[in-house]
Amino acid sequence: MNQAPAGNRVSNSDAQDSYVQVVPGGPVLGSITPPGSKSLTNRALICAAFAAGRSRLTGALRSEDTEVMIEALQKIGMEVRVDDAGKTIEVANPQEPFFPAAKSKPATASLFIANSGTTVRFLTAALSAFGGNYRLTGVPRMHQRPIGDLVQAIQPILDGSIRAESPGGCPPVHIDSGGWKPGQLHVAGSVSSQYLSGLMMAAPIRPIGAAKPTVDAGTRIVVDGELVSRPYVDMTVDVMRSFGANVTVVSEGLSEGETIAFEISALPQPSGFGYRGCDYCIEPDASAASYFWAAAAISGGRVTVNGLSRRAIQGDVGFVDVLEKMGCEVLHEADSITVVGKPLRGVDVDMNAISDTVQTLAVVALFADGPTRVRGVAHNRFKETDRIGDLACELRKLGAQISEHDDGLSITPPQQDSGWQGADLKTYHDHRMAMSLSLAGLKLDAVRIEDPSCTSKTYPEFFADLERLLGRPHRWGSAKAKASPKQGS
Ligand SMILES: O=C(O)C1=C[C@@H](OP(=O)(O)O)[C@@H](O)[C@H](O)C1
Ligand SMILES: C=C(OP(=O)(O)O)C(=O)O
Repeated sequence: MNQAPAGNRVSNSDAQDSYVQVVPGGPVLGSITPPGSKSLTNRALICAAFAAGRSRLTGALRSEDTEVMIEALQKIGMEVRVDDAGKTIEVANPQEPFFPAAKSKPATASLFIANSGTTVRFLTAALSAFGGNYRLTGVPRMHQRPIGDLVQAIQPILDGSIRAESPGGCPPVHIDSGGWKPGQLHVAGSVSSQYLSGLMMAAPIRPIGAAKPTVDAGTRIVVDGELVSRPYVDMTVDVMRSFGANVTVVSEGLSEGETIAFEISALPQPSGFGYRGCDYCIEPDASAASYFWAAAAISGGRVTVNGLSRRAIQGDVGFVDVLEKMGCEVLHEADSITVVGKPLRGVDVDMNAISDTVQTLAVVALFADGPTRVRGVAHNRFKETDRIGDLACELRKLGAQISEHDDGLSITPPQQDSGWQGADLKTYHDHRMAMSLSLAGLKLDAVRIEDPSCTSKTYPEFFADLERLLGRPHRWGSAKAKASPKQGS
């Protein structure tokens, strides 16, 4: 069996000299447990690192996005130990002495966060509250991903300075902080919910040298205007509460233009810390699960994803509701969700809350009867790549008719089998581009995915796991010649 390219770190070079091709076959039948959730792993790492006492995170994700978080926390002096199997992470804040001479000499660190949005946004907020001198840098695309709204939210309550160095308010981020001053924060949420999540998780952090967190008395964080990706904020509340913080959601009595607010205070802790270490069990990644549910939908198969249910903390389990609308049967069990593929119809769907599954849905929509319209995801243009424009560009290469809109796209499959085309599809260093587009190969010949190793951002073993589920090997290679286009089984 061919192996998926290994390695944790994706380079941001333009060298795309390898491809993978999923080979068409019959219905996909089987079950799978995806790796741990990226979003939960990186939240738990933040809360655990700034907690009193030790934490044990089980079922954690090991991939580039969590690796850069772990490395950054280690670099600022936290104890983060990964066990041999790699799925359990022990975290401790060494407390006494935290940093030698912490009171007089704050931490200084240069932190590389590759292209991990959660890491740069959560750490920017957390380190500004913690205090010290930091510079956070990433790959070139990260220096085009906005963080200005977060920087602006922090500035008024910062004892120090914070600055986004690239045009348009993008990283590198420079922080020179003596911690937060007490006060209310205002943040915009129309570009990314990660700014709000970062501020919320930062609020209970005890500044270096302080006896207690700034929020001991309570901090209010107000969202001005639209808030995208709302389920991720609910996830933040859930994880923070698991680590002992007190969070109240305020949706009434707000001023005009304010959408929602969060009141955060630290629970009484003998140590003066805002978080309490704990054993925390991480769910499998629901965004990763979307590829396997989609495989069932596209192939008319039946795939069970273990470890996720309707009650999951991750909003992306809602992807199965969209598949159900398209005609699939969805079976919800206590600890699994099964999708049974049926004839598919196009849908009109707002995916604001589950935007990481837009690319998956777009590929499913290729095989539906009638057009699909995806709405509400203007913020997808700011992710690993422009996930509207670049997605449209690659889907067109297969023969589908795609209209790009400000807030999403419309996908109209070819009317006849002769309308399909084989193609070499670009992935733009975007793991979700690689994982989703590869699924077109379940039905179409000659769909080759360039630079498949970019899945290591969140799912290094994706193609190996897909191979196991399909029960047949993919084709791997580095040849540039195109195979002849025709529809597969
Ligand atoms: O908070 C999180 O863990 C995430 C929030 C989402 O980002 P946006 O809020 O920018 O949509 C999502 O796309 C990302 O993969 C993870
Ligand atoms: C958008 C994503 O990641 P991030 O913003 O955390 O880099 C993603 O994983 O799809």
